[in-house]
Amino acid sequence: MTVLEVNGLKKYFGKTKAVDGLSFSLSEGEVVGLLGPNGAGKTTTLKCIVGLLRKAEGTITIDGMDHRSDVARAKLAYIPEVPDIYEGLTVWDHLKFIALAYNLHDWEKRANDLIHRFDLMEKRNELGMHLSKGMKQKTMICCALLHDPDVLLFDEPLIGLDPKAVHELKEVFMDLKALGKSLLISTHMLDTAQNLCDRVLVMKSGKLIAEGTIDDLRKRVQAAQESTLEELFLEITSDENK
Ligand SMILES: Nc1ncnc2c1ncn2[C@@H]1O[C@H](COP(=O)(O)OP(=O)(O)OP(=O)(O)O)[C@@H](O)[C@H]1O
Repeated sequence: MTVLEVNGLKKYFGKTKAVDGLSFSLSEGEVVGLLGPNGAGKTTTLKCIVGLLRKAEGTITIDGMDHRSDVARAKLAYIPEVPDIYEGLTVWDHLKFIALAYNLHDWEKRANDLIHRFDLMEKRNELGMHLSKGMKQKTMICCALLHDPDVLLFDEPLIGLDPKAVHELKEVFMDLKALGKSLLISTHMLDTAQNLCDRVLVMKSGKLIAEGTIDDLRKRVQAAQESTLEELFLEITSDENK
């Protein structure tokens, strides 16, 4: 079942066509990698979906509802590349803030479980300004998971995390998938994407230039069966291959 549908999305910054007529969909329980060279339009796409940027054209629906509706927003979570932490709030305060914002009840156990899972128990009462980048990132992820969203948008989630946290996050991705959640993960880490994602979307200059499973991409560029996602990506995004 389709949970996220993006149709003809356009977003311009002055003359820059950051996203230029993008269409794709995401099904329940699917993990999809959003790939593309620097400036391809990945972050802009994620920000348009979550409503942080106003789109110029196109439609975006969550479970058939406009993405800006309250019901749709409650089903969405966005984890930005740069942790958007409040310096004067503790880790626990951040979770409390989210619980208030989403009007959650009996959230404390879930919050504690998340903090425990991401090794933040010791830092539970530490102020945002005293957290390392990885701890800030992990706090943001706990906040994003607290309201139990169905569609999760991750922007470069594995950058700045230590190997244990990366391992933990990959397990969380798999747990979320098993629970039927849909994940759209923007990443430059192609080996991880190859292992983690059911399917990838490849963007370049605001457009979708390839889409499918790794086997689909191999067929598309007539590559060898053992070719890696990195090799396919380089081939697909090379200027000669327009
Ligand atoms: N706020 C902004 N104002 C003006 N131009 C912007 C703004 N945000 C993004 N852009 C431009 O839009 C295009 C797409 O940027 P975007 O950040 O979406 O790319 P990206 O694929 O996420 O890149 P990266 O892999 O480097 O993070 C780029 O040309 C960028 O310079």
